[in-house]
Amino acid sequence: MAIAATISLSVSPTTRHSAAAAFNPFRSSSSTTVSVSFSPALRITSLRSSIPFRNPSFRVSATSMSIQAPQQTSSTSFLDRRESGVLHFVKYHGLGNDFILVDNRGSTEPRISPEQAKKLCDRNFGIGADGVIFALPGTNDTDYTMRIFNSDGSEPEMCGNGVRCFARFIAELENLHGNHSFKVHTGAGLIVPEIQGDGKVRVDMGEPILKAADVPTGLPANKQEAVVKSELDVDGVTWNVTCVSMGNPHCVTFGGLLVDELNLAEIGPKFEHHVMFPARTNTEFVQVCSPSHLKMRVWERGAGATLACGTGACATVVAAVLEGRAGRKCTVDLPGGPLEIEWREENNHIYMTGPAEVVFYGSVAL
Ligand SMILES: N[C@H](CCC[C@H](N)C(=O)O)C(=O)O
Repeated sequence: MAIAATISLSVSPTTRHSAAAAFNPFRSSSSTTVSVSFSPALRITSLRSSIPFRNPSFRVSATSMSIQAPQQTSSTSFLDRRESGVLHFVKYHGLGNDFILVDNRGSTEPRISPEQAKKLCDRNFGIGADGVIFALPGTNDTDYTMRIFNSDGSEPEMCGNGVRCFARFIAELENLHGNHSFKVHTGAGLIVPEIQGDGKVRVDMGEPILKAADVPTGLPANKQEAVVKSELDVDGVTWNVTCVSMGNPHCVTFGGLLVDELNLAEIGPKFEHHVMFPARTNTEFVQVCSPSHLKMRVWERGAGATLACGTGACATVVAAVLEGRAGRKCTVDLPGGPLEIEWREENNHIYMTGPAEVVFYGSVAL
């Protein structure tokens, strides 16, 4: 697979906007030629020069970058192109939970398969990401449909950090500025992200699902229909867990942890593949700092240890309230940064607010 030059812009904050604007192919009505000076071993003269990835040890180390303003060379913008066998994408991240975003508005089926997504997500032999997200046409009176493939190729129902990136991606595609909200059809039902004036995205994540069979979990309900602070034996160790679905399954445990000391790679898969979770599960390990401040690390179903999990942060606040450990409005600190979560009593909806940022624009031969 040959990947065209994809360049991560590490520009200083003062030049970030001008660099992004100058560099952003959406806005330029033409392809963008970027002259980038790298270490002597390599010089890329065009965004579109392909670099054979025969040698996976290939590395691009930018020593300095000068970005020229886009030159008028054609009438189509970067993502309008539809060369067969080439995928144009935008890499986004939400607190370091990163995704390849694909403009799929032209068809109702994803343009790439789960197997291709798995290869593209590989951080050594592909672009590198926690998942691939598709912007598809809306259905049932929604503006758009969002689908996502995890980095292992599995398809989850929903992604919280991903839907914030999705909203920013749509705004770029449609060249929208300022506040905008979208009705998005997902595997978790209707989700409504709203881009705010400061660029952050506030998302109505809908209602949590607590009925054990709908999470789904085989653990017996012990608080009305929900599983709250229930014992789970994991490899001979007993954990107390609360199970919540945000469209995708979550197993939340507080167990008096110092989360930074956990060996996620060792314990995470044992929860993910536990027999009590027939659809596997995401697992959140949580430390209570105060009734409005939680610290969480996550092992994600189909993606492993990620720097942040939006649905997981929502599930964590619901579990904290059900266990009497926190209030309905919390800051959830994740390794990648904080999310603001509110579980509103009046409508039972959960609201998540956080950032979503472009990392780079790229093209890949499929
Ligand atoms: N791996 C998750 C989907 C992505 C969730 C996470 N990245 C988020 O921000 O909500 C699952 O299989 O349910």
